[in-house]
Amino acid sequence: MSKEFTYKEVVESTDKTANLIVIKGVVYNVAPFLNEHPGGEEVLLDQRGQNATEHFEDVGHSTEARELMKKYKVGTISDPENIPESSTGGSSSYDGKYVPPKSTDEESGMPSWVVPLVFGLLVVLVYQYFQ
Ligand code: HEM
Repeated sequence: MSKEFTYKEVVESTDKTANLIVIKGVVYNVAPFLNEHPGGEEVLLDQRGQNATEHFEDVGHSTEARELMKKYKVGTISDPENIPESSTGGSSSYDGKYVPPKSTDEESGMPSWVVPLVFGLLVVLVYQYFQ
């Protein structure tokens, strides 16, 4: 009973009996699994109608979990090019716990205390100049 969904269909799914999430281009209905999920129903509800690939991978789900999820597969995404990256990149739909990977490498050359230090020195110099 595999069906083709457009990503938009998943996002707009309002059926109360369905809780569709997308992981690696596959659509899962986790509604019957909410109470059984060892990670809690909250995270699954949070990901409702979204691409949960990165969050799913971040958790490092076991092979058992990956076997189990096949049971909840309801279809695939017919337009994978329309799938946004797993609620990263400043999406407001996530509650802010996630730190975008961008900030790790960037600006590593200049620690955050450099700017206030330079500013402080400048103030001291200007102060001395006027003495
Ligand atoms: C059909 C989809 C999913 C299935 C079948 C599934 C299944 C499982 C299973 C069996 C575990 C127990 C640990 C393990 O065996 O790895 C688990 C833990 C967990 N899952 Fe999922 N999961 C699914 C989707 C998700 C998604 C989308 C998220 C996050 C957005 C998530 C977050 C978690 C968390 C936070 C834990 C707890 C890890 C811990 O406490 O060590 N899961 N899941």
